Amino acid sequence: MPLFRYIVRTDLRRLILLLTIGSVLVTLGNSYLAIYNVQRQLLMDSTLEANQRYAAKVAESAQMLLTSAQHSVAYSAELLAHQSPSTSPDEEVARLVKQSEIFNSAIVINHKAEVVSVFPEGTVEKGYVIPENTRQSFYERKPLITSPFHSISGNTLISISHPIWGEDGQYLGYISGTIYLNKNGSISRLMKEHFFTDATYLYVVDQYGELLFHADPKRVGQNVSQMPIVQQAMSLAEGSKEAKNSLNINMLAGYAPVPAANWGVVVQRPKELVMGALNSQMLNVLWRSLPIAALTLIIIWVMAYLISKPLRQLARNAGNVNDEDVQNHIVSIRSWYFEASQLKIAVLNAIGLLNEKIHKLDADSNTDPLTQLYNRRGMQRWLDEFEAKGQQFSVLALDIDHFKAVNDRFGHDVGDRVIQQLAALMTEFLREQDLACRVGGEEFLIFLPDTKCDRATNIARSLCEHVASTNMPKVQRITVSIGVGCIHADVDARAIDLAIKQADAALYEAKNAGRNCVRASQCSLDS
Ligand SMILES: Nc1nc2c(ncn2[C@@H]2O[C@H](COP(=O)(O)OP(=O)(O)OP(=O)(O)O)[C@@H](O)[C@H]2O)c(=O)[nH]1
Repeated sequence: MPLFRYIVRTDLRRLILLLTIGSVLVTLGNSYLAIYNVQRQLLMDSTLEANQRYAAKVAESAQMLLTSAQHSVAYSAELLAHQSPSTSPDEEVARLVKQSEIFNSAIVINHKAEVVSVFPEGTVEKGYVIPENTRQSFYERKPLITSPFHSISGNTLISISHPIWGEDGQYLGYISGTIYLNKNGSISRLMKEHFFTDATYLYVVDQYGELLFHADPKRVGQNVSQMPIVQQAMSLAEGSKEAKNSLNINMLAGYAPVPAANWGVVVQRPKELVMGALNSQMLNVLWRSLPIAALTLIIIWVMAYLISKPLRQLARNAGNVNDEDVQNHIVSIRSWYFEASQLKIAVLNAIGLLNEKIHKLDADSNTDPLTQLYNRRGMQRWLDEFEAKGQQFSVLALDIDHFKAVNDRFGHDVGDRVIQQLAALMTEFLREQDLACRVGGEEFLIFLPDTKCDRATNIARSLCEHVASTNMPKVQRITVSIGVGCIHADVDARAIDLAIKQADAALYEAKNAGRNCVRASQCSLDS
């Protein structure tokens, strides 16, 4: 849950980062997967094809070797059949072995299955009757490449034989050349030429699935016909296939036939090795793409920062509308794209309107609606400021004489207009720094900053005369009485209160003195 909340409550920059980095990673991952799959298929196909080609090449070489061996044996059989005086069986078997370098030994068997000649000598005695299990060539009486068998001398070998027919068509026996499979025979030599440096290896099976050649010589002669890939090779077809070997390891195998002997050549490579190469390739791709990926992520981070910055600043400032500098802060925000710029304008407008409203409300709450002079609340703010600044001042308490009579005679509306007119007159008459406040129905307090008592009394007299000489709507003339109070020492709340009370007291005196006159306070804080 905390992680979920963190994601949901995250800011714009994190959201942009999450979104873009997520997209980049998904795209990258997908690309890697696609590349991996394509490469894997390519690598497998090319390995299968390469192994098939190798198998075909080796099979072709074996085919050539066996064909050549069959020709050699057929030629010798021809010579022996014609009983050429210059050709004895002993010489012929020796020639067959020495000349072609294909055979390890050669032997001539007569029609009684007795050894007539053998080379190298001593392998078997002349006159020796070959055992039943090695009489395939003897009985079949046709050119033959035998299956592997064990000779009496303990070798695993194949025999390539050709029958010898007399001129009258009589069967005289056969001549055969043998090739050892488990020793340094011509087949082994041929196969070893195709050894691989890696774990790829080849083997040759005959039509019964018996191993004729294998990288591990001990396995020669083993029957592996149950293996699926061997069964393919035994079918004398050419192709490739993914299959398990005898150790249950997955192999990519290619196979091809040797038609002359019904053999199959199989070349195979462990799949794991191929995939290992692919994995290191993919790792390489990953390493090489890392700098660009890192650069992309940094660019995304910077862009996310730049995109979210103006909005973040706007949001932060929008939460601080009470801050005096908030508008300046918002103006300084670099809104470099359309949406941010529109939002900035909207926020500025909204804050402007809000301030306007607040100012209006503030002014309304401090102003008397009839006269637009300060009311008691507005006056108090100024007095607090005077106190804070230690501002010296004199104060005039002003009251309209016999105002009740005005109301009674002309009505309340006219009374209101008289009050308004008097306020306008006072504002016009007073200096800019002076402060006029309406503190009661027809009572006013006027504050004269930096004005001594004498000067204030003179100003009050002038004002009194000015009012008395001014025409008022309907009423024509009114008079006012004014009391003057002053501050004589330090300005504090008590001194201010006392000055106002002095002015009130002086006003009372003025009223008692017959009105339309000014009285200054006789007492002071010092006295
Ligand atoms: N038209 C109008 N009359 C007001 C207003 N506020 C107070 N008054 C009236 O002002 C009159 C004040 O009368 P008083 O305070 O008795 O004294 P006065 O008649 O002015 O006589 P002195 O002050 O003694 O000269 C009352 O009749 C109030 O009704 C106002 O806002 N408008």
